[in-house]
Amino acid sequence: MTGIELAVRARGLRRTFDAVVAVDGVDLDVEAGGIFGLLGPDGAGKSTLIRMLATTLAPDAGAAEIFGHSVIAERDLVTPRIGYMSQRFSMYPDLSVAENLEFFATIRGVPRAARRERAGRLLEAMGLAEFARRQAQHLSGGMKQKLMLATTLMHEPDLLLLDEPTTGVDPVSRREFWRILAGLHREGRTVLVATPYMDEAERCTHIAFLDAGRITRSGTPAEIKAQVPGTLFEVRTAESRAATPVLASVVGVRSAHPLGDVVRVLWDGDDEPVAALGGALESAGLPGAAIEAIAPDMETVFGFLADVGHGEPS
Ligand SMILES: Nc1ncnc2c1ncn2[C@@H]1O[C@H](COP(=O)(O)OP(=O)(O)OP(=O)(O)O)[C@@H](O)[C@H]1O
Repeated sequence: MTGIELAVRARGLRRTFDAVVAVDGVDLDVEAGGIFGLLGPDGAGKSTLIRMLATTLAPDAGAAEIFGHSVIAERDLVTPRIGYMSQRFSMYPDLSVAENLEFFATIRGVPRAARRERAGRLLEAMGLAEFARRQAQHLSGGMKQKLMLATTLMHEPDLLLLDEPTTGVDPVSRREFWRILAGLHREGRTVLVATPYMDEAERCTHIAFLDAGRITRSGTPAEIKAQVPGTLFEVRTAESRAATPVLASVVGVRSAHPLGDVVRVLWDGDDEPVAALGGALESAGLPGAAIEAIAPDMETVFGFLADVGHGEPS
């Protein structure tokens, strides 16, 4: 990895809570300047991992460095370079948007002269300028998340550690939030973002999938998609439930899942797939299906990868 600056380097990171192993020996390299997505279901260990990187939770074992500095031994060198946004709404509800920014900038040691200029610029960039005087408690869910992001940016950190910033936020605000993250990426900041939403993986330069405290897959979205063995087909039929077991039993089909009025099929057989799938459905009394190869989205990819088992973590 010579020549590539690492924003995060973790080795064997582990944390338990009584009998629960929340993070179970995680190795992680996050290149500086990327948007790294940490994907995984509820309880996978995303928050625990991020909290250890953010220096707010001590690991039981292993080591982590942020821009080459240990999160344990060199905490004072790490904290000025990171902006951590937790899952909880951690603003003062009865302070205004501008007052919250001022407050958090002060505790992060931002010089007075810089505070007003930065706050103005960030509020503008977040589309919050006209709400500067509104009490934080009266913001919408999406606006609260943007305010939290703005406060984490007041001390101009190089690495953002964002714990599910879009969970529970409406789709329009989610898109808006990702537009802002793309802007931060263009500015050269590194973003490590935890999310349960597979579609958000497409917007990342790199992703890692966390399951029961372990990273089971990692790479660029294209690399992860390339791990799916075979080609995906969408079979549109009037009776997708009845068609699913028929399709699953065709030689060459690795798995088949109904999704509304279609069945998604993973094919890696030797025969001509459209003829084989269509023929099987006709023989089962389900003629007239429309069958086409599809470009897989991340949600589908992870579904199929779960079926075919875990690969070697890279
Ligand atoms: N402070 C704690 N005390 C006890 N158990 C905890 C604590 N924090 C996390 N855990 C447990 O560790 C496991 C991982 O939790 P974690 O919050 O890191 O997962 P997550 O992927 O962030 O999921 P979520 O989105 O639900 O927060 C879970 O089983 C959780 O119950």
